[in-house]
Amino acid sequence: MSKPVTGPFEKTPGWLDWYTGPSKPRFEVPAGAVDAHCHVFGPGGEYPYAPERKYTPCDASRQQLYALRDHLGFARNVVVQATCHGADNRAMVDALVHSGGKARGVATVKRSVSDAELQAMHAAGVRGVRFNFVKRLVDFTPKDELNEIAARISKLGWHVVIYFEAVDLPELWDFFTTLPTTVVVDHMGRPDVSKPIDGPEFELFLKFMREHPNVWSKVSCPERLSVAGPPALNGEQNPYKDVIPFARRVVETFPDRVLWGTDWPHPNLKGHMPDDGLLVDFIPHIAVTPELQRKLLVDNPMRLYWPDES
Ligand SMILES: O=C(O)c1cc(C(=O)O)oc(=O)c1
Repeated sequence: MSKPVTGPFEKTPGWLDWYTGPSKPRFEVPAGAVDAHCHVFGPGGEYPYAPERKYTPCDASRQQLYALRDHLGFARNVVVQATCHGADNRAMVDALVHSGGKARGVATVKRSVSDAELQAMHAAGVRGVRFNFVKRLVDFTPKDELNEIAARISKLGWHVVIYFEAVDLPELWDFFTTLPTTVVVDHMGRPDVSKPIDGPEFELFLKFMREHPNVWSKVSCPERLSVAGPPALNGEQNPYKDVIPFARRVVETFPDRVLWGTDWPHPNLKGHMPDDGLLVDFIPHIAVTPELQRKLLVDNPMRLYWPDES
């Protein structure tokens, strides 16, 4: 893969660039596997970062994303709008239209988006919108605006992706549980893995999924959630051990409603930048049978993003 570069923008101090030269995974993903959560950043010279952004990344282009896809053995991607681009979806849409049908997208929109713009995004491969409740990433969007957007995109058959921290689930519960679409949770709702897996916080998340069959979860980002490590670097085959029981519980309880993604290029990591090949090697620790792996990596994402082909 080519090296990360920065365009006309100055990166946030301490920014960690994505890892160049990822290892070849030892775990061979099943044929047709989908990386169902990844991003593109810019390039900033072509697709400027949004004025309201909370961080400025290094560039991460569609070419670099698709080179990683091929290297890791994946067949397709779901490109999720990154908050550094706000509601300007051009970089993400550009990635979709240059994917040869191998990428779908999740956009961020405002209530001012027109029906024609939604239709154009649909034609490009967008199948969802992202609602973000992580305070360090976005400013608050009023719930009535989000409800209006959800009602509009539901008519296109799209879903809503939600990103929030575990401690905020109680206060967001009523809003989430009345959304009219399939709802996909980013990164397992960010559990605090230093708390007990059978404690009230993670139990509430499991209840959220149990009581609402329209709720799905990405079992991604062990590198963000892990407190104990060790990091996925230098050939480490047993990284992020503290995340495994949480992700395994979700995969085994809801095998037909889980997705997995690299989260490349891993915005806002602080301690280390993982080797993406080793992140792929993490998968068999959380989906321990070939059947669970096939559901997680192929059947579920295909059903959600390419229903005509699944
Ligand atoms: O935790 C994060 O910082 C993060 C940020 C973004 C984004 O900026 O869109 O996306 C993610 O999936 C995770």
